[in-house]
Amino acid sequence: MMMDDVSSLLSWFNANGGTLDSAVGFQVLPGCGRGAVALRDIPEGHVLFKIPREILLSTETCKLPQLVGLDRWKALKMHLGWAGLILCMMWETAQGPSSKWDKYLESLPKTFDTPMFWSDIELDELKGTTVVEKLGKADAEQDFNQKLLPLVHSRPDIFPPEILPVYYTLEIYHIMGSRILSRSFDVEKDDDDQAEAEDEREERDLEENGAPADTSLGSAMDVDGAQDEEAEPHSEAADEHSEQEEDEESSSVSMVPIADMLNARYGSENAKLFYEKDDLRMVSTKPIQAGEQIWNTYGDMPNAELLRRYGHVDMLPLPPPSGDLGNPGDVVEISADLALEVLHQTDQATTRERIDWWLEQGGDDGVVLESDLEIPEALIALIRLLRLTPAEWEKAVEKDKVPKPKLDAEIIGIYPTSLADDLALLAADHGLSLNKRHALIVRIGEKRILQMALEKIEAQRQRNMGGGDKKRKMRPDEEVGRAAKTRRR
Ligand SMILES: C[S@@+](CC[C@H](N)C(=O)[O-])C[C@H]1O[C@@H](n2cnc3c(N)ncnc32)[C@H](O)[C@@H]1O
Repeated sequence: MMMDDVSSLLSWFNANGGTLDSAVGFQVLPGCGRGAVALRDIPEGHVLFKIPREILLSTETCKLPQLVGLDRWKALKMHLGWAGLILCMMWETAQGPSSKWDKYLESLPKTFDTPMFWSDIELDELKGTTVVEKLGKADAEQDFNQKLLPLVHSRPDIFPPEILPVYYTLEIYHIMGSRILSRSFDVEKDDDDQAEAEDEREERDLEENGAPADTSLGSAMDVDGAQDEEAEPHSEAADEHSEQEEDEESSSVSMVPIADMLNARYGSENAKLFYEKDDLRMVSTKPIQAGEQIWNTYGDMPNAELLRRYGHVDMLPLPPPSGDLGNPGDVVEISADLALEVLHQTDQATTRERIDWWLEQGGDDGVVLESDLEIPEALIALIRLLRLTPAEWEKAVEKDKVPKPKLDAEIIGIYPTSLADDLALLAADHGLSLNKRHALIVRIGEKRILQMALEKIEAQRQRNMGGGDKKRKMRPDEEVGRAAKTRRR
């Protein structure tokens, strides 16, 4: 069934001017769904396939916005965020075989393993991570009700009322949103100014890197923008409110047939999408041996982000000394609010004042711990700020000076289970459901980083103590740090 989809998709692709190199094949790959493989050895810099710009599906190529009228489209803010593209995809689907993208849309997944579709009980398994708060389900629902439905109901000539329950439901809105989240690209517009800017940039890139610029900057298949992406994650509706609105207008979130058939794994990228004036090209960025999978990159994201956007997690051998399996790109996000909770701040007004001051000074409302275990300066500064006595606080504001860093054991308590419990559960694997297993792997990755960070700090503290005043009495907060290793929740 799945591969039937691919053969009719490929016939459609060829019929619409796409070209696929004979070295590239598509297969169902264990645990990855469909993916591309090298049928023979492929050298670096080889064009694997070319996609004409006309078959990209976006609000630029779909006729719907013009049909509705661009003024009305914009008045309803359909040009911002993903609501416009979602409606285009719904409308094209409703056109059936008369849509240019009929075969493409038919080939796209209708079910997802992403937490957007999990039950509340399953979502509980992600407690402690930031996955659930980033889902944006309520925002998406609001867009559906406030942007899409008013438009659809006001134009029965374009959206016949009798087919609304078939093609224009909230459930389908979420499915289209998930297709965009896991498969779209940000493709720059092909107008003259843009083309000029592209030419200039291409020249620069050629000079600097010996290669043209890649186009996979954004939505699902992100490369260079990975860091920015993390800071401003895409969700079905979050884009609506993001500061990227202007960027989203100058580039166009597009569904790119065939390019979206490539899977990705941490550090495995061997192909990338590049743009030319008339087409997009998937090009090998490394030699690929016959039989090897052709991997794009999604930006080497942490498992929490992979799960939220794509519904899978990466499990690779971690660098020494760990040696366990996990995702080397994992991070732990610690919000300022969480710091408040775990630091047992009782005087909320004082705390709020300090956080506001922190934000005024240009501080972020959260920090990210990475697997290199470097404790971020921002975390150190923030925690110290929150722990100051009123007198120290006054002094700090006056002198702009903060005390020593301390990441204490309480933070790991945000997860309902211990790392040891989770590792045992995963090892036993007594019929774990896919979602539960994925949640477990996300939690383990984050807790492993926290645990190792705590151990590192503890070791540092021991060293500091060993150096001088060995008999110095520990402060209460240091006692908590010591308890970290045995703490179980
Ligand atoms: C851009 S599509 C790639 C093509 C997709 N496998 C298909 O069958 O159409 C992204 C989706 O592929 C799957 N995927 C990609 N990389 C994966 C990996 N390393 N492990 C498991 N699934 C993966 C996930 O379901 C993800 O949402």
